[in-house]
Amino acid sequence: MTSSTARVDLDGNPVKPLTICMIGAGGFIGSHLCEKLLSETQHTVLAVDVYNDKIKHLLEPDSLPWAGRIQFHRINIKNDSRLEGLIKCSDLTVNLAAICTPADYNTRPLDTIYSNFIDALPVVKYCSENNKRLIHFSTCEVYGKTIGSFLPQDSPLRQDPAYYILKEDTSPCIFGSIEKQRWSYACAKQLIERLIYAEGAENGLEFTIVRPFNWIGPRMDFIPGIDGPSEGVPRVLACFSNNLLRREPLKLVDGGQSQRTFVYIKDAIEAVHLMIENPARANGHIFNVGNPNNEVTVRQLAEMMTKVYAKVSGEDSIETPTIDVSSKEFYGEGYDDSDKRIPDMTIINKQLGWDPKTSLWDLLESTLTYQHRTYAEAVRQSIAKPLAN
Ligand SMILES: NC(=O)c1ccc[n+]([C@@H]2O[C@H](COP(=O)([O-])OP(=O)(O)OC[C@H]3O[C@@H](n4cnc5c(N)ncnc54)[C@H](O)[C@@H]3O)[C@@H](O)[C@H]2O)c1
Ligand SMILES: O=C(O)[C@H]1O[C@H](OP(=O)(O)OP(=O)(O)OC[C@H]2O[C@@H](n3ccc(=O)[nH]c3=O)[C@H](O)[C@@H]2O)[C@H](O)[C@@H](O)[C@@H]1O
Repeated sequence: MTSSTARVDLDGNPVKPLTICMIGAGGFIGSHLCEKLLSETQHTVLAVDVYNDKIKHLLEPDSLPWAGRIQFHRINIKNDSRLEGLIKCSDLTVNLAAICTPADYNTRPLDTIYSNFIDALPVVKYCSENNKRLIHFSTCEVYGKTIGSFLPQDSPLRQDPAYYILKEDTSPCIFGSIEKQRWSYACAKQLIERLIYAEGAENGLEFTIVRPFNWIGPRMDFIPGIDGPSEGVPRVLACFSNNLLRREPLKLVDGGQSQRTFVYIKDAIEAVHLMIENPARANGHIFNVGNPNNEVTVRQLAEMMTKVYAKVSGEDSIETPTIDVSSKEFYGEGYDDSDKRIPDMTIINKQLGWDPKTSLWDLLESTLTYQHRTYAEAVRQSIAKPLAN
């Protein structure tokens, strides 16, 4: 549905239609952001990516109501001179492009650092030189480990929020040693944040930095052997979905004790939409975007996903639903983990009045319904194939 009424920002001013250069538009977050902008606004999207499978439904057929408002540009931003032209003719650039799966951080650290720092440099430069606004996607991983994780196990201070809540303007960034290559991603993201901040301070770049906290939902990553490599290791939602679809135990890395807060992609996209349409409130800020109410250990996530999947698929769960696996076996040498991630919401609340709405159970129910509908038959066929041969 395309809105016909004039849009206004949070201060009651009309929102003029924008041209948005969205880099990484073909990924998980990009596909949801494109959907939102095309169906609910009059903005135009110049979608840049090397893939477009996740936005094909928005590009074809030509008769779609927003057909004139999206163009796909198959560009690798590492080496394509067309990028500057696209940024120049846009009002705003949203940069989502990155390698962002933990299995890559310690096994492909060079690609990870190049992707998250070096490849983002021209984007920042072109925005700064051409006086264009930039919304750059960083990560909650820049916080690294909590201060509380360094206290003795039995210290009462571990219960004090001052030792674990992550605040944009006061929390330090605490990474492991250099041989813990897990932190290559977080460190590269931190340095590009600092560079963007410096461009703002020294050259007046108008920027917003987004720190997503485990956004999950349909179209996240891939199911190994179905729409991604058989040996690939996606992020936890897709790993656990794959195990459930194949009726295998869910693998708990180092006992599944790490804690995460998960936010529904559709809630999180509302926050990005507010940033896009409220530059006066969003410029110069770094925003945590997460759901502090949806905290679980990875073990609890596995248990909840097992229950929800049984409900939506109508299949009983298997006898041994989880198994423990060491991080070295699962990810290889150099893996390390964030212990706990609860976002402080003060800044985004004050600037944009945004709050997440969807509970973990509800977001898993809609996401696993999608996973079951999209993949169950393909997985069944792929399992049956070797037997038929
Ligand atoms: N999903 C989350 O919860 C989450 C959390 C923290 C940070 N982030 C950040 O948000 C951004 C998007 O994440 P996502 O989950 O949508 O990941 P994704 O992997 O689904 O999307 C990234 C997209 O960027 C594209 N891309 C990568 N390198 C490119 C290049 N050189 N040229 C052109 N396109 C390129 C990829 O093809 C992919 O489609 C990333 O910067 C990531 O670090 C995401
Ligand atoms: O989503 C985010 O906010 C950020 O965090 C993610 O990092 P992480 O949460 O560690 O990645 P996941 O793959 O989703 O893993 C979550 C936890 O589950 C565990 N895990 C993962 C997969 C699995 O099969 N089993 C398992 O126990 C991991 O060890 C980790 O403790 C990724 O780095 C990025 O996408 C992003 O920057």
